[in-house]
Amino acid sequence: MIHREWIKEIRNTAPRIHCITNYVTAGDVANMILAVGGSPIMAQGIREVEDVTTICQGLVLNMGTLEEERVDAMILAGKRAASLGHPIILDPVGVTASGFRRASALRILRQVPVCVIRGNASEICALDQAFGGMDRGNVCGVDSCTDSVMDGQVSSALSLGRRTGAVVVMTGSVDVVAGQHQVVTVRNGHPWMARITGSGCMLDGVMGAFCAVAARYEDKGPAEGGDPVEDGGPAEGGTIGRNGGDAYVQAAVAALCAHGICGELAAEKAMESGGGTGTFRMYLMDYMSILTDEMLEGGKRIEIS
Ligand SMILES: Nc1ncnc2c1ncn2[C@@H]1O[C@H](COP(=O)(O)OP(=O)(O)OP(=O)(O)O)[C@@H](O)[C@H]1O
Ligand SMILES: Cc1ncsc1CCO
Repeated sequence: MIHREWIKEIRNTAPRIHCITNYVTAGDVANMILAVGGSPIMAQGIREVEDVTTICQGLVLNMGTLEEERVDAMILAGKRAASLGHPIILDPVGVTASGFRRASALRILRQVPVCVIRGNASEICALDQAFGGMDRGNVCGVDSCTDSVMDGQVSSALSLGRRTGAVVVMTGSVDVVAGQHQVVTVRNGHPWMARITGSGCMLDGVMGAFCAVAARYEDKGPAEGGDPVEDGGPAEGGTIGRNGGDAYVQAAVAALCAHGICGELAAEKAMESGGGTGTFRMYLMDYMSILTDEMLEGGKRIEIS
């Protein structure tokens, strides 16, 4: 499944990743992008996001601390990034928590051809329902609900993928990557990853670097995916090509394995030294900075269906 030397390619090319993200975890996200070998730039000002994204190779949109103007900035940056063939990752943080977030996520998805939607199980389910016109109302905060929610919700990931044409990455104790041609389960990771804030946001940034490498392999052309839906439908265009985003499926899986393996090693190391979640967070970044393709290949735990 992981056919490339992802880590070497990222470190050799140092893709610049433009992040419009939340103020809670922005520093950790930037450091994790640096740790994997990319080059982060955080910029959200409406007057500069198009310029900034133009000099980058990937765009990460994270809805963690959302305001009206930030949504406008995301759409401006997203349109420019798409016109340049850059991969775009959307994290619908907390769409379970407010109607504004759900409406904003739909607005973005209708105007920007997102390549990868990455959220925890509750967020993916809520977004799929909102996209289908069935709003469940406010059910949860920004964190994953329970592991059992995850298990039953693969169909929501597939459904959201059909509605939007994006590769859908649903995370939790087990991660699922739903592409047009395959579903991949990733079993790397450690429960402590859910006990620090921002492990999902950090994953978004890391995934941006993997997708920037993958963009060079994605067969550009008219997108296959995205069923029109009654009120709007997904945005047209973008960098998902004739192969339906298979390169982004592989990038997402590789990024999940990388993050998960670092989580496993970090937890072990933190526990050895009697540390807790603060020490864990530090080691998570440490391991990302020394991760090799050999560690990735040897540690990955994936199933393809
Ligand atoms: N119980 C768990 N066991 C193993 N790995 C986990 C567990 N919970 C989360 N993870 C891992 O943590 C990472 C983030 O997933 P999670 O679903 O917690 O994101 P999130 O809720 O969006 O995070 P945040 O909002 O804090 O940024 C993923 O790589 C996932 O595999
Ligand atoms: C805690 C929190 N609140 C808004 S964004 C964020 C970081 C995790 O997504």
